[in-house]
Amino acid sequence: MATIRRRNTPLKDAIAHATRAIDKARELEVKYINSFKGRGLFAKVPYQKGDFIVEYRGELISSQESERRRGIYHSKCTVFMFDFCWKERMWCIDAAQEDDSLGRLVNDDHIYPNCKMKRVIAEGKPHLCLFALRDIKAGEEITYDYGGSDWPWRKQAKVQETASDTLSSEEVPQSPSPSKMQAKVQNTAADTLSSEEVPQSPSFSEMQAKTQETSADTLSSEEVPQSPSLSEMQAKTQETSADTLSSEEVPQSPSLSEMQAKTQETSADTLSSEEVPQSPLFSEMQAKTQETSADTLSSEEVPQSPSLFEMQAKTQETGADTLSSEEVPQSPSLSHMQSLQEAGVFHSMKTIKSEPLVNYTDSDDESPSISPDQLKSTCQMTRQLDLDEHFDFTSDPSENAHEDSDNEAASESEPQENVDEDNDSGAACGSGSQESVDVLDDSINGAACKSQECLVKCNQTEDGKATLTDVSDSAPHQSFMATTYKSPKQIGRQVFKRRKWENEEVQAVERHLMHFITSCRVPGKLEIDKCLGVENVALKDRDWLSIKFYVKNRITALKRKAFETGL
Ligand SMILES: C[S@@+](CC[C@H](N)C(=O)[O-])C[C@H]1O[C@@H](n2cnc3c(N)ncnc32)[C@H](O)[C@@H]1O
Repeated sequence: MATIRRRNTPLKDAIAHATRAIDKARELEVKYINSFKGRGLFAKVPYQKGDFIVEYRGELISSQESERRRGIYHSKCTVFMFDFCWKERMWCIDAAQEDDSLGRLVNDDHIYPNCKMKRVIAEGKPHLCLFALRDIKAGEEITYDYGGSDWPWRKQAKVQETASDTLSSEEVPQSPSPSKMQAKVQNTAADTLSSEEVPQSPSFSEMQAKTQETSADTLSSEEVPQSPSLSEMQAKTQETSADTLSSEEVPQSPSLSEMQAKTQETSADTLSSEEVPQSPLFSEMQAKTQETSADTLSSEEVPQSPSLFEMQAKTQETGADTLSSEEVPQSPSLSHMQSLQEAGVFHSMKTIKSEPLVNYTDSDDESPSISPDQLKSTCQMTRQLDLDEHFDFTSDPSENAHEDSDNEAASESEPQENVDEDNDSGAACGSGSQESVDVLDDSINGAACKSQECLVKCNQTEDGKATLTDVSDSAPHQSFMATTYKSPKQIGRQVFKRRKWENEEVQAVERHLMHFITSCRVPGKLEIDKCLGVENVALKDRDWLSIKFYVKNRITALKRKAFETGL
């Protein structure tokens, strides 16, 4: 394939696209992969390592607003929320709204991702952009590591693999599931070949691409269903198969069952644009949200109308922290150093990494230097992205680069922006390399808290009140709790063993108390009781003190992180 000199540095390219809110529509295409993964984004042209691929575009909102929306969104929407740190505060790109943008359709690959998310500052605002971690061939699926460790599809892929290894021939589906194939391919590659020897996991996406090419039903970005229903349906399918919802709980919309039937019929798992259901499941989603949260939110708090638009509009009306361009801190004048220190990124589940932040600048003579960034995600399944960089962005752009088809404007505008590849930022922000998920990662990503022992002493004070002393200083990332909190009279002095926080508990706490964490404030009993009242199902095994200490621990971890990174 002929190569054309790249006109811009990847950074300028990213900035040009981000500021104009455009994608490389001629270089990328959306394809429906299968009912498990839904859609995915595929390269139509080869990319070089370091190239800017696509922006994860959405609505920039504050962490408070993000938290609020998580409280009302269906979990299938919260997966589109990408929390990140910038200027020592948490922000979120909310891409729940189905639109034409391509970045929101990029799937997770935590084993062999070919891209990495970075924060790019353009015209004073942060953007999340994907850059190639390695050369990418035409036909490959674009992927990145969402971070975190317990995304349901990862488990499901494993389960499927295990199950199909152990099931009888009657039980084993005759054609292995894509996830299984993928897992197998990846395992084999990892076991037998070095990273130099094997292109990083293109095999499955190539297989997929091949299948899709031959079956002709590739969807162009224009053809992609405009509603979020597909991923929703897909998620629902997964939920259903995971037996988490009864048939009463999840109304099986005709489109879903049709799609399921269609999926089963279509062994190649490829659907034409007509075949891909266009159905709007937002109403269903919303219905589900309302069902599940009806006992937790008042009618004022939960929009009664079915659309996400309306939910969002409601959000904006109520105040809260959707940012207009004026509202977003304008920081173009910040010095490079400041930007460096202020960088940091998240996607919706928190994980933080501890590498120093390094910015790079957008100038021809200064190739962007990469530094550790951090991406994190909060929420149910929030992405914990790792915005830092270990790959070389500095490859000579003048050599062997393909043409960026949409770049014309890019070279003209040369904003002063930085690409923050960052990590840094502050305490709270950042993630680090995948390999070195640090304490903060665990703490922020409550769901990721492992099972280290961590004790909380419960002491009785003179006035009869109980106080808890965190003796887990060495592991501030560990959440801990008294399994059963007893009154001081009952216990006198007692030591409770920490119990691992379950995902749903973490999510419940975050839904109500995330702003305390991000602002490093420990909530009082009143606030915690409110949370407990609303989340009485998810938090049925927790008491207010355990929640208080959980929050406190998260704060400690953030502070520690800040200290460690010197920010
Ligand atoms: C940001 S969306 C990506 C686009 C999505 N596939 C779609 O069709 O809308 C994230 C959702 O994609 C699906 N997904 C992402 N990565 C996946 C993977 N590696 N395997 C299976 N499903 C995946 C999950 O359902 C997840 O909730």
